[in-house]
Amino acid sequence: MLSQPLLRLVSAVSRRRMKLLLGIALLAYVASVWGNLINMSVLLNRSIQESRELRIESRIEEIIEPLREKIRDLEKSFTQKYPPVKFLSEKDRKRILVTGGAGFVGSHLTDKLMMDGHEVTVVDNFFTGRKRNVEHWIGHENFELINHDVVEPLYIEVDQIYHLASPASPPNYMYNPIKTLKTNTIGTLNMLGLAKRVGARLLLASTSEVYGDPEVHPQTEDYWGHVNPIGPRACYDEGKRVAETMCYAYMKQEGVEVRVARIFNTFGPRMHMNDGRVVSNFILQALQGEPLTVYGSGSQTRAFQYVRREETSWVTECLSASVLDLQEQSGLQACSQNTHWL
Ligand SMILES: O=c1ccn([C@@H]2O[C@H](COP(=O)(O)OP(=O)(O)O[C@H]3OC[C@@H](O)[C@H](O)[C@H]3O)[C@@H](O)[C@H]2O)c(=O)[nH]1
Repeated sequence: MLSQPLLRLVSAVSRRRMKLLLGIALLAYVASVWGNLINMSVLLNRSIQESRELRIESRIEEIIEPLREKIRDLEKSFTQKYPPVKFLSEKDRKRILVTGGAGFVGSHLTDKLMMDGHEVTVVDNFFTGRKRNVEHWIGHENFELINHDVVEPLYIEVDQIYHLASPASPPNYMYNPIKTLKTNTIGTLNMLGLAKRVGARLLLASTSEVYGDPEVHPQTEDYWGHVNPIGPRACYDEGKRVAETMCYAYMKQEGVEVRVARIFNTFGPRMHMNDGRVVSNFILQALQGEPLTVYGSGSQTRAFQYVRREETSWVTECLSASVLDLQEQSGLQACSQNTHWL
């Protein structure tokens, strides 16, 4: 039998323990509720973040999709941007250098060579040439454009050289006669040196001006010309004459394969508006409703060659007319062709 005081002590202790236990249970409950609350808030935060990320991602998708579409369109247009180019086998494909290839005549030749499937390197110092004339080839795997003056040597490997670099219109070549002389003499020497080193065939774009003020009409190739060596046009006339001489000297002495084309007065698309030659002058004056200016008596004659860009063959057409004919008629009479190409 437990005594009364012992019983009171026991019940007092168990009450305290009960309170303690209750306290602990309460604390545990609060802690678990708190933990759950934290967990829930973490989960809530995570899901809010995830849904925000999803919204951002779908927004990004919405923005990017039209851009992707545009890129696809651009890629399509890039693959279609070049004029059609033939496929040539390794054996038939030539590496061709065109000096003055960004000029009026050179750029049409470049078009022809590119469309035929060759690898073309255009060298131009952009004195009268323009990037715009060849920009439709920029980026093409067969095409390269080099800003270079032929008066400086050029070290490349090619199979053929078309040497057209020189101003051709009288106001342009008279603008700096010494530079015109250097281009046609040193420039041609450099190109012939290159042709010799790499074993390339070279075509010189010469001019009807090698005949000077001719006493024979029309001029045949065996006519030697009538040139004033100190006249206003001498820098060009004599420059081209010595360029021809150099070609044949390299052929005889070094075995370089050369061709010379004496091109007559050219006109056509890509000609400079302010070229200064008679056809562009007349067209410009006609478009502005101004009278056409005929120098001298107007009885002088010229053989005109139209250089065109279209079709598969690069063609020069030869037409003849007096300056007065040009002024008075819209049609030109046909004459004999005077050029020989590679
Ligand atoms: O506005 C003009 C321009 C020119 N002319 C005359 O028209 C004739 C042709 O003159 P251009 O200025 O067109 O040029 P040219 O024929 O003298 O030489 C040109 O053509 C031959 C090419 O080989 C040369 O590279 C180029 O210089 C000249 O008799 C000239 O006096 C005019 O009557 N009016």
